[in-house]
Amino acid sequence: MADLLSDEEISDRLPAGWDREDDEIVRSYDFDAYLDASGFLAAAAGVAEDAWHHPEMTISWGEVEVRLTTHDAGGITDNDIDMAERLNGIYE
Ligand SMILES: C[C@H](O)[C@H](O)[C@H]1CNC2=NC(N)=NC(=O)C2=N1
Repeated sequence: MADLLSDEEISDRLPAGWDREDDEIVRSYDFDAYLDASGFLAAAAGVAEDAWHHPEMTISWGEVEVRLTTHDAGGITDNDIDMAERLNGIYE
């Protein structure tokens, strides 16, 4: 199981656009159309399933909010940072 990251490690390693909120990291991805947002959501779900690390995702008009934490560890781990970087990679 992945180890919890320290506060310093988290702040040093937060990927672009992501913020820390307690035991989660969070980012909102913006889109011009609802179906663009839903397409990102579907792609993100596939990335999550491949990695076996599943974010909480909320879709609304023109936006997908993604929240990541490692439930098994009770906080933020490398798995969350890695997933955030992967999601940034599919956001064009
Ligand atoms: C058994 C355990 O729930 C699984 O190994 C995976 C599934 N996806 C997961 N996703 C997230 N965000 N945290 C986890 O701890 C986690 N665990």
